[in-house]
Amino acid sequence: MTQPFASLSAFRDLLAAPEGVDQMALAAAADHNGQLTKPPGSLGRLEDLALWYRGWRGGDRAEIAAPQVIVFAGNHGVAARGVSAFPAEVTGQMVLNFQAGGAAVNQLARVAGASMTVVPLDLDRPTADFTAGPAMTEAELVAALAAGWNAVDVTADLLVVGEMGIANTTSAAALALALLGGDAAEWTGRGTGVGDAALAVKTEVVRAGVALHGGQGDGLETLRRLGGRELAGMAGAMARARSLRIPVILDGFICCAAALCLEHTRAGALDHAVAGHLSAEGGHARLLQALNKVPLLQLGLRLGEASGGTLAISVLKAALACHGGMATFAQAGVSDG
Ligand SMILES: O=C(O)c1ccc[n+]([C@@H]2O[C@H](COP(=O)([O-])O)[C@@H](O)[C@H]2O)c1
Ligand SMILES: Cc1cc2nc[nH]c2cc1C
Repeated sequence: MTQPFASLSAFRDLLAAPEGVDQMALAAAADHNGQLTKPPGSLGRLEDLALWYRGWRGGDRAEIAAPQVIVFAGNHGVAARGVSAFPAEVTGQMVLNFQAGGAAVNQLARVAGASMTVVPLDLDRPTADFTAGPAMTEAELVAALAAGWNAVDVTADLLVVGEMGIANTTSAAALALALLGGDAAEWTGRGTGVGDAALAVKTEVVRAGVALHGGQGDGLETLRRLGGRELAGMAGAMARARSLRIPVILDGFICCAAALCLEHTRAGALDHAVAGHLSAEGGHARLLQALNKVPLLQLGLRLGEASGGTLAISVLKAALACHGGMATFAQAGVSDG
């Protein structure tokens, strides 16, 4: 596999690349949308989604035929602090489950007609406990970002990124607190389902981590200090998708914390992404507000593993099916308003 960037500063330079919405494609899509057999605006957000998708894809590409779901997995040093309801070995065990097709996301990907890629990242080498020092070295962060960058299928026409990592809601809460401020308790939720005593410990771990690492650099430096390999993998994949003009659907709390690190490094780095769903994890709604994203679905999910984002593929497919398949007023002989 090629090494796409050799340092964090080289990755930062890639984030600054000028890819943006294809204004010609967007204008053509808006014009076409205005001619379809429906009262203007009556398909609500489906219309916005179709225009956004066509603008990002460019040209006249208006179909979703090859969505890709990538699940990144990583292990966390802070898991040893008792911040999760499950033991750390579940991360690797779930990777085997994803590979065997037995997880929820496998079923959801099949329903959505999406391919699935599973990327375990150094599971035998958890990140360092961030209350004692940075979670990752620069070389470790760069390797995880590169694994994410390289995992994107260049022929995909839509990407969903998600994760598996015991204790990673602790990491995500710390990232949100460090980058957005507030109190540790506002960002710290129950994750896999911790009780009150473990929630109190978890909140203190988040507070201590941010006391040590907060305000020490941009989103990527904060990701190195408080994040994890699977969060970095998701960030690398999101950045690669942008460079390939592949629109992205975000998943839950951890996925959005990774997105936040990119956005705080480079404003606009997430313009090619929509929020798939609102997770039941406390803090996700505020995180989405900070990213200026309105979720497509709200079904009470708090699973992660790209599940909510994968469900939302069908919404986007439906938006493009209407946009591409509906007759115009002229074609159908329907009187225009
Ligand atoms: O996506 C979410 O919003 C989400 C919310 C709560 C938990 N999770 C999943 O649960 C794991 C992290 O929970 P925890 O309690 O171990 O920090 C990790 O594998 C995530 O995929 C995911
Ligand atoms: C069983 C299990 C499955 C998961 N999928 C994503 N995160 C998870 C966490 C646990 C504990």
